[in-house]
Amino acid sequence: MVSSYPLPEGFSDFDVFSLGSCLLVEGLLGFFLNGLTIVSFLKVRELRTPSNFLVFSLAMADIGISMNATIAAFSSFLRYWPYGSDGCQTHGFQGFLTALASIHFLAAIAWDRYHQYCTRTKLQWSSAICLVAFVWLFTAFWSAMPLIGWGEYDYEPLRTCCTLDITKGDRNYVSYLIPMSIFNMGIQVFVVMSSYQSISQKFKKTGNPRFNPSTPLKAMLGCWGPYGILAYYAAVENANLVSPKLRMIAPILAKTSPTINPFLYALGNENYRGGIWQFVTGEKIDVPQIENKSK
Ligand SMILES: CC1=C(/C=C/C(C)=C/C=C/C(C)=C/C=O)C(C)(C)CCC1
Repeated sequence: MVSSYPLPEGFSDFDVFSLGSCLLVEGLLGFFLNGLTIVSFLKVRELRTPSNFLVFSLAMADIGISMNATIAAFSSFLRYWPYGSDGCQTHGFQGFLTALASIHFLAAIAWDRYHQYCTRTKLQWSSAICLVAFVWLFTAFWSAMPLIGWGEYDYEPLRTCCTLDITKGDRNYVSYLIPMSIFNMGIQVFVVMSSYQSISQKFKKTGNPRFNPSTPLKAMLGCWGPYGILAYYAAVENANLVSPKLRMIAPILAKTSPTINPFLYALGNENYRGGIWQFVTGEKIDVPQIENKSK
Protein backbone atom coordinates (compact mmCIF):
# COMPACT_ATOMS: atom_id res chain seq x y z
CA MET A 1 0.00 0.00 0.00
CA VAL A 2 1.06 3.62 -0.40
CA SER A 3 3.01 4.57 2.71
CA SER A 4 4.45 7.91 1.60
CA TYR A 5 1.47 9.77 3.08
CA PRO A 6 1.83 10.89 6.70
CA LEU A 7 -0.27 9.14 9.33
CA PRO A 8 -3.31 11.07 10.61
CA GLU A 9 -2.69 12.62 14.04
CA GLY A 10 -3.23 10.23 16.95
CA PHE A 11 -3.03 7.03 14.89
CA SER A 12 -0.22 4.51 14.48
CA ASP A 13 0.42 2.47 11.36
CA PHE A 14 -1.25 -0.46 13.03
CA ASP A 15 -4.34 1.62 14.00
CA VAL A 16 -4.90 2.81 10.45
CA PHE A 17 -4.52 -0.71 9.11
CA SER A 18 -6.85 -2.21 11.75
CA LEU A 19 -9.53 0.45 11.28
CA GLY A 20 -9.27 0.07 7.49
CA SER A 21 -9.66 -3.70 7.86
CA CYS A 22 -12.70 -3.26 10.16
CA LEU A 23 -14.29 -0.95 7.61
CA LEU A 24 -13.55 -3.38 4.79
CA VAL A 25 -15.08 -6.36 6.64
CA GLU A 26 -18.15 -4.27 7.55
CA GLY A 27 -18.49 -3.01 4.00
CA LEU A 28 -18.17 -6.39 2.31
CA LEU A 29 -20.35 -8.30 4.79
CA GLY A 30 -23.04 -5.62 4.58
CA PHE A 31 -22.83 -5.68 0.81
CA PHE A 32 -23.27 -9.44 0.65
CA LEU A 33 -26.08 -9.78 3.24
CA ASN A 34 -28.11 -6.81 2.02
CA GLY A 35 -27.47 -7.75 -1.61
CA LEU A 36 -28.96 -11.17 -0.86
CA THR A 37 -31.99 -9.53 0.81
CA ILE A 38 -32.51 -7.18 -2.15
CA VAL A 39 -32.07 -9.77 -4.92
CA SER A 40 -34.33 -12.30 -3.14
CA PHE A 41 -37.09 -9.69 -2.92
CA LEU A 42 -36.73 -8.87 -6.62
CA LYS A 43 -36.59 -12.50 -7.76
CA VAL A 44 -39.07 -14.32 -5.50
CA ARG A 45 -42.65 -13.32 -6.20
CA GLU A 46 -44.01 -14.62 -2.88
CA LEU A 47 -41.68 -12.24 -1.04
CA ARG A 48 -43.06 -9.13 -2.71
CA THR A 49 -45.52 -8.03 -0.01
CA PRO A 50 -45.89 -4.47 1.34
CA SER A 51 -44.39 -5.46 4.72
CA ASN A 52 -41.40 -7.07 3.04
CA PHE A 53 -41.03 -3.94 0.91
CA LEU A 54 -40.04 -2.17 4.14
CA VAL A 55 -37.39 -4.84 4.81
CA PHE A 56 -36.22 -4.45 1.19
CA SER A 57 -36.00 -0.66 1.64
CA LEU A 58 -34.00 -1.13 4.84
CA ALA A 59 -31.58 -3.33 2.88
CA MET A 60 -31.32 -0.65 0.14
CA ALA A 61 -30.39 1.95 2.77
CA ASP A 62 -27.98 -0.45 4.47
CA ILE A 63 -26.22 -1.36 1.23
CA GLY A 64 -25.62 2.40 0.84
CA ILE A 65 -23.90 2.47 4.27
CA SER A 66 -21.84 -0.56 3.21
CA MET A 67 -20.72 1.24 0.03
CA ASN A 68 -19.74 4.22 2.17
CA ALA A 69 -17.71 1.94 4.48
CA THR A 70 -15.98 0.21 1.56
CA ILE A 71 -14.87 3.58 0.11
CA ALA A 72 -13.60 4.60 3.57
CA ALA A 73 -11.70 1.29 3.85
CA PHE A 74 -10.10 1.82 0.46
CA SER A 75 -8.90 5.33 1.32
CA SER A 76 -7.71 4.14 4.77
CA PHE A 77 -5.42 1.67 3.02
CA LEU A 78 -4.26 4.48 0.72
CA ARG A 79 -3.83 6.69 3.81
CA TYR A 80 -5.37 9.70 2.10
CA TRP A 81 -8.70 10.81 0.68
CA PRO A 82 -8.31 10.59 -3.11
CA TYR A 83 -11.60 12.22 -4.18
CA GLY A 84 -11.02 15.86 -3.31
CA SER A 85 -13.31 18.16 -1.36
CA ASP A 86 -16.33 17.66 -3.67
CA GLY A 87 -15.89 13.93 -3.19
CA CYS A 88 -15.83 14.51 0.58
CA GLN A 89 -19.13 16.40 0.46
CA THR A 90 -20.73 13.74 -1.75
CA HIS A 91 -19.47 10.97 0.54
CA GLY A 92 -20.79 12.79 3.61
CA PHE A 93 -24.18 13.31 1.97
CA GLN A 94 -24.44 9.72 0.73
CA GLY A 95 -23.43 8.27 4.13
CA PHE A 96 -25.80 10.50 6.05
CA LEU A 97 -28.73 9.93 3.67
CA THR A 98 -28.50 6.15 3.82
CA ALA A 99 -27.77 6.07 7.55
CA LEU A 100 -30.76 8.25 8.43
CA ALA A 101 -33.00 6.27 6.04
CA SER A 102 -31.87 3.05 7.72
CA ILE A 103 -32.88 4.42 11.16
CA HIS A 104 -36.29 5.46 9.76
CA PHE A 105 -36.90 2.02 8.22
CA LEU A 106 -36.19 0.33 11.57
CA ALA A 107 -39.04 2.40 12.99
CA ALA A 108 -41.29 1.74 9.97
CA ILE A 109 -40.80 -2.02 10.37
CA ALA A 110 -41.54 -1.79 14.11
CA TRP A 111 -44.74 0.15 13.42
CA ASP A 112 -45.79 -2.40 10.78
CA ARG A 113 -45.06 -5.32 13.11
CA TYR A 114 -47.12 -3.65 15.83
CA HIS A 115 -50.07 -3.63 13.41
CA GLN A 116 -49.41 -7.21 12.27
CA TYR A 117 -49.33 -8.67 15.76
CA CYS A 118 -51.39 -6.29 17.90
CA THR A 119 -54.12 -4.77 15.74
CA ARG A 120 -54.09 -7.57 13.14
CA THR A 121 -54.14 -5.14 10.24
CA LYS A 122 -52.17 -5.68 7.09
CA LEU A 123 -50.10 -2.98 5.40
CA GLN A 124 -51.33 -2.00 1.92
CA TRP A 125 -49.04 -1.30 -1.06
CA SER A 126 -50.17 2.32 -1.31
CA SER A 127 -49.28 3.01 2.35
CA ALA A 128 -45.95 1.18 2.06
CA ILE A 129 -44.93 3.09 -1.08
CA CYS A 130 -45.96 6.46 0.41
CA LEU A 131 -44.06 5.67 3.61
CA VAL A 132 -40.86 4.69 1.77
CA ALA A 133 -41.04 7.74 -0.54
CA PHE A 134 -41.59 9.99 2.47
CA VAL A 135 -38.57 8.51 4.29
CA TRP A 136 -36.22 9.10 1.33
CA LEU A 137 -37.45 12.67 0.77
CA PHE A 138 -37.35 13.53 4.46
CA THR A 139 -33.84 12.14 4.95
CA ALA A 140 -32.67 13.80 1.70
CA PHE A 141 -33.73 17.12 3.21
CA TRP A 142 -31.74 16.59 6.43
CA SER A 143 -28.67 15.26 4.60
CA ALA A 144 -28.69 18.12 2.09
CA MET A 145 -28.67 20.82 4.77
CA PRO A 146 -24.94 20.51 5.61
CA LEU A 147 -24.21 20.97 1.88
CA ILE A 148 -25.79 24.42 2.00
CA GLY A 149 -24.35 25.53 5.29
CA TRP A 150 -26.63 24.27 8.07
CA GLY A 151 -24.22 21.83 9.72
CA GLU A 152 -21.10 20.85 7.77
CA TYR A 153 -19.53 17.72 6.31
CA ASP A 154 -15.81 17.24 6.90
CA TYR A 155 -13.20 14.51 7.40
CA GLU A 156 -13.41 12.07 10.28
CA PRO A 157 -10.32 11.89 12.56
CA LEU A 158 -8.87 9.14 10.35
CA ARG A 159 -9.13 11.63 7.43
CA THR A 160 -10.27 8.92 5.03
CA CYS A 161 -14.02 9.34 5.38
CA CYS A 162 -16.38 12.33 5.53
CA THR A 163 -19.36 12.89 7.76
CA LEU A 164 -21.01 15.57 9.90
CA ASP A 165 -18.29 17.70 11.45
CA ILE A 166 -18.80 17.62 15.20
CA THR A 167 -15.55 19.33 16.13
CA LYS A 168 -16.66 22.96 15.85
CA GLY A 169 -19.54 22.65 18.30
CA ASP A 170 -20.69 26.17 17.38
CA ARG A 171 -24.19 27.62 17.21
CA ASN A 172 -24.68 26.46 13.62
CA TYR A 173 -23.80 22.88 14.63
CA VAL A 174 -26.03 22.83 17.72
CA SER A 175 -28.97 24.41 15.89
CA TYR A 176 -28.73 21.62 13.30
CA LEU A 177 -28.01 18.77 15.71
CA ILE A 178 -31.01 19.24 18.00
CA PRO A 179 -33.87 19.16 15.46
CA MET A 180 -32.03 16.66 13.24
CA SER A 181 -31.59 14.17 16.07
CA ILE A 182 -35.16 14.60 17.34
CA PHE A 183 -36.68 14.01 13.89
CA ASN A 184 -34.26 11.30 12.79
CA MET A 185 -33.53 9.40 15.98
CA GLY A 186 -35.66 10.52 18.94
CA ILE A 187 -39.02 9.80 17.31
CA GLN A 188 -37.76 6.54 15.79
CA VAL A 189 -36.45 5.26 19.13
CA PHE A 190 -39.83 6.05 20.68
CA VAL A 191 -41.71 4.21 17.89
CA VAL A 192 -39.41 1.16 18.13
CA MET A 193 -39.64 1.09 21.93
CA SER A 194 -43.41 1.42 22.17
CA SER A 195 -44.14 -0.94 19.26
CA TYR A 196 -42.03 -3.79 20.60
CA GLN A 197 -43.35 -3.20 24.12
CA SER A 198 -46.90 -3.79 22.88
CA ILE A 199 -45.75 -6.77 20.82
CA SER A 200 -43.99 -8.22 23.86
CA GLN A 201 -47.20 -7.97 25.91
CA LYS A 202 -49.12 -9.64 23.09
CA PHE A 203 -46.57 -12.48 22.90
CA LYS A 204 -46.82 -12.99 26.67
CA LYS A 205 -50.60 -13.26 26.38
CA THR A 206 -50.57 -15.70 23.48
CA GLY A 207 -47.54 -17.61 24.83
CA ASN A 208 -46.25 -17.84 21.25
CA PRO A 209 -43.29 -15.48 20.78
CA ARG A 210 -42.42 -15.24 17.06
CA PHE A 211 -39.13 -13.40 17.80
CA ASN A 212 -37.38 -11.72 20.71
CA PRO A 213 -39.07 -8.30 20.97
CA SER A 214 -36.25 -6.69 22.96
CA THR A 215 -33.51 -7.29 20.34
CA PRO A 216 -34.41 -4.58 17.76
CA LEU A 217 -34.20 -1.70 20.27
CA LYS A 218 -30.95 -3.03 21.75
CA ALA A 219 -29.41 -3.34 18.28
CA MET A 220 -30.58 0.13 17.24
CA LEU A 221 -29.22 1.79 20.38
CA GLY A 222 -26.01 -0.25 20.28
CA CYS A 223 -25.25 0.88 16.72
CA TRP A 224 -26.45 4.50 16.79
CA GLY A 225 -26.41 5.40 20.51
CA PRO A 226 -22.63 6.03 20.70
CA TYR A 227 -22.90 8.39 17.71
CA GLY A 228 -25.65 10.31 19.47
CA ILE A 229 -23.66 10.51 22.72
CA LEU A 230 -20.55 11.73 20.89
CA ALA A 231 -22.53 14.29 18.87
CA TYR A 232 -24.19 15.70 22.01
CA TYR A 233 -20.93 15.66 23.95
CA ALA A 234 -19.43 17.73 21.12
CA ALA A 235 -22.25 20.25 21.53
CA VAL A 236 -21.27 21.00 25.13
CA GLU A 237 -17.54 20.21 25.22
CA ASN A 238 -14.67 20.48 22.78
CA ALA A 239 -14.75 17.19 20.80
CA ASN A 240 -11.05 17.58 20.02
CA LEU A 241 -10.38 16.75 23.68
CA VAL A 242 -11.67 13.22 23.04
CA SER A 243 -8.90 11.06 21.61
CA PRO A 244 -9.21 10.56 17.83
CA LYS A 245 -9.21 6.78 18.34
CA LEU A 246 -12.12 6.97 20.77
CA ARG A 247 -13.97 9.24 18.33
CA MET A 248 -13.60 6.62 15.60
CA ILE A 249 -15.51 4.04 17.68
CA ALA A 250 -18.90 5.68 16.99
CA PRO A 251 -18.72 5.53 13.15
CA ILE A 252 -17.25 2.03 13.27
CA LEU A 253 -20.12 0.83 15.50
CA ALA A 254 -22.69 2.61 13.31
CA LYS A 255 -21.35 0.80 10.28
CA THR A 256 -22.00 -2.61 11.90
CA SER A 257 -25.72 -1.94 11.54
CA PRO A 258 -25.88 -3.10 7.86
CA THR A 259 -24.47 -6.46 9.01
CA ILE A 260 -26.76 -6.84 12.03
CA ASN A 261 -30.01 -5.72 10.35
CA PRO A 262 -30.24 -8.53 7.74
CA PHE A 263 -29.92 -11.08 10.58
CA LEU A 264 -32.73 -9.40 12.51
CA TYR A 265 -35.11 -8.42 9.73
CA ALA A 266 -34.46 -10.69 6.71
CA LEU A 267 -32.74 -13.93 7.76
CA GLY A 268 -34.30 -13.65 11.24
CA ASN A 269 -37.80 -13.15 9.85
CA GLU A 270 -39.71 -16.41 9.29
CA ASN A 271 -41.53 -14.75 6.43
CA TYR A 272 -38.50 -13.47 4.57
CA ARG A 273 -36.10 -16.33 5.35
CA GLY A 274 -38.16 -18.80 3.31
CA GLY A 275 -37.94 -16.52 0.28
CA ILE A 276 -34.17 -16.17 0.59
CA TRP A 277 -33.89 -19.94 0.90
CA GLN A 278 -36.02 -20.33 -2.23
CA PHE A 279 -33.81 -17.89 -4.12
CA VAL A 280 -30.57 -19.58 -3.04
CA THR A 281 -31.59 -23.23 -3.45
CA GLY A 282 -34.48 -23.03 -5.90
CA GLU A 283 -36.47 -25.12 -3.40
CA LYS A 284 -40.00 -23.78 -2.95
CA ILE A 285 -41.20 -23.63 0.64
CA ASP A 286 -44.42 -22.32 2.17
CA VAL A 287 -43.99 -18.77 3.43
CA PRO A 288 -46.01 -18.52 6.68
CA GLN A 289 -48.56 -15.72 6.59
CA ILE A 290 -50.30 -14.08 9.50
CA GLU A 291 -54.07 -13.85 9.06
CA ASN A 292 -54.80 -10.13 9.14
CA LYS A 293 -57.32 -7.55 8.13
CA SER A 294 -56.37 -4.91 5.54
CA LYS A 295 -55.00 -1.52 6.60
C1 LIG B 1 -25.07 12.88 14.24
C2 LIG B 1 -26.20 12.16 14.91
C3 LIG B 1 -26.90 11.17 14.32
C4 LIG B 1 -26.62 10.69 12.97
C5 LIG B 1 -25.51 10.11 12.62
C6 LIG B 1 -25.26 9.60 11.31
C7 LIG B 1 -26.33 9.53 10.31
C8 LIG B 1 -24.01 9.24 11.05
C9 LIG B 1 -23.52 8.72 9.84
C10 LIG B 1 -22.26 8.40 9.82
C11 LIG B 1 -21.55 7.89 8.73
C12 LIG B 1 -22.21 7.42 7.51
C13 LIG B 1 -20.24 7.86 8.91
C14 LIG B 1 -19.28 7.55 7.96
O1 LIG B 1 -18.16 7.46 8.30
C15 LIG B 1 -28.03 10.47 15.01
C16 LIG B 1 -27.70 9.02 15.20
C17 LIG B 1 -29.30 10.63 14.19
C18 LIG B 1 -28.30 11.00 16.42
C19 LIG B 1 -27.79 12.25 16.82
C20 LIG B 1 -26.49 12.64 16.29
